Amino acid sequence: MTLDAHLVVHRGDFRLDLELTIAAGETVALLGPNGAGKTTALRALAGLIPLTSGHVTLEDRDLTEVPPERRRVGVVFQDYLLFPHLSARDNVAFGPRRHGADRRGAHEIADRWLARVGLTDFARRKPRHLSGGQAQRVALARALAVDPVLLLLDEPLAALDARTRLETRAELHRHLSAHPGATLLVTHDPLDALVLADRLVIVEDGRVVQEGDAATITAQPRTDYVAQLVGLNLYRGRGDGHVVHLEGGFALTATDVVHGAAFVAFPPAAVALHPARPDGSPRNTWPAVLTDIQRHGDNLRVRLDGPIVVAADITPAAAAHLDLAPGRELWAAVKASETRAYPVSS
Ligand SMILES: Nc1ncnc2c1ncn2[C@@H]1O[C@H](COP(=O)(O)OP(=O)(O)OP(=O)(O)O)[C@@H](O)[C@H]1O
Repeated sequence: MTLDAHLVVHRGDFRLDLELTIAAGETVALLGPNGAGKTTALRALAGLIPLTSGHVTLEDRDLTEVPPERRRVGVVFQDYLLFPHLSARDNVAFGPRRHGADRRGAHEIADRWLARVGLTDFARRKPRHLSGGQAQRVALARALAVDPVLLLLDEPLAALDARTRLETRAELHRHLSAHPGATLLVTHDPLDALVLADRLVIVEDGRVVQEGDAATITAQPRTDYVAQLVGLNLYRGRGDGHVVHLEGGFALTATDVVHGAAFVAFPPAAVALHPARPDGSPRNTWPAVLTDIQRHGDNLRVRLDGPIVVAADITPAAAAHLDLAPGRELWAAVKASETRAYPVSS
């Protein structure tokens, strides 16, 4: 493994305890809600905050006591942190200079990287004369110019407007695919993670709650945060064949068979709403009260209270037919064939 780390950091009441490995050429996305500890983990890997305990090993070398400037780590910070008084070229040349290149050599490296990110014509500009997308590319070039064994990206697209973000994401994907070292991408945005990363590590409250490839995580979320991220309703209970019994006595039927501690999940689009109890009821039918309506793409997403709290997606036409308003009493139904059940222990 290129990176093998166990990061234990205590900051006030917050405790980070995270084991992380990344192979050469692999991009791992660290995903999690606000305050989960993503930036703390990234800064600990960069050597910018000390470990309370644990280790950081990069290519079999223990870096725990190595200062940031002597680690072969490139960092792109959320707000890029370019030196305002230096040109784009000198910003990129800064790293190679610090790693021992002479002025000319460092400028050659900088020019090569600026060409790779398509900014040759902007080499002399100061950061304040660059657009957000251009500044992002200079920051990436600066991080890559030291041939980092580990590249760290902290929300690298967060500061960009939607359109620039789309273009820059595609471009970043190209650079990450070509990067021979390990990459850690810290992000809130599931799309960034899905497009850019080979593997996702999801942290909540300083701990890993789930990790794996996007397909597995999307199919089988294990926490409410992950379920929301991938847009599924998720419940926990005990499986007894096709039926999963939830706390509080409600039960959901799935086509999967599961025994013992289990999750049940279904997408909001699988929920059908009826003004009265449907005839010939499918197995999973329950009375519900509407609590909230939001626009969701071309449809409406409604929230319902009842024996389980669910999100349901319905078309505007169906909404008009149902005369939806908060407080409205309805019946909800989900087919067993659209309900997935899987064991809690993977
Ligand atoms: N300098 C600090 N001193 C004490 N606690 C801190 C400090 N900086 C951050 N924390 C705490 O550490 C925890 C993790 O913060 P961190 O910034 O790593 O989370 P994050 O996952 O990156 O969040 P976000 O997505 O909001 O950036 C938070 O509870 C935060 O309050």
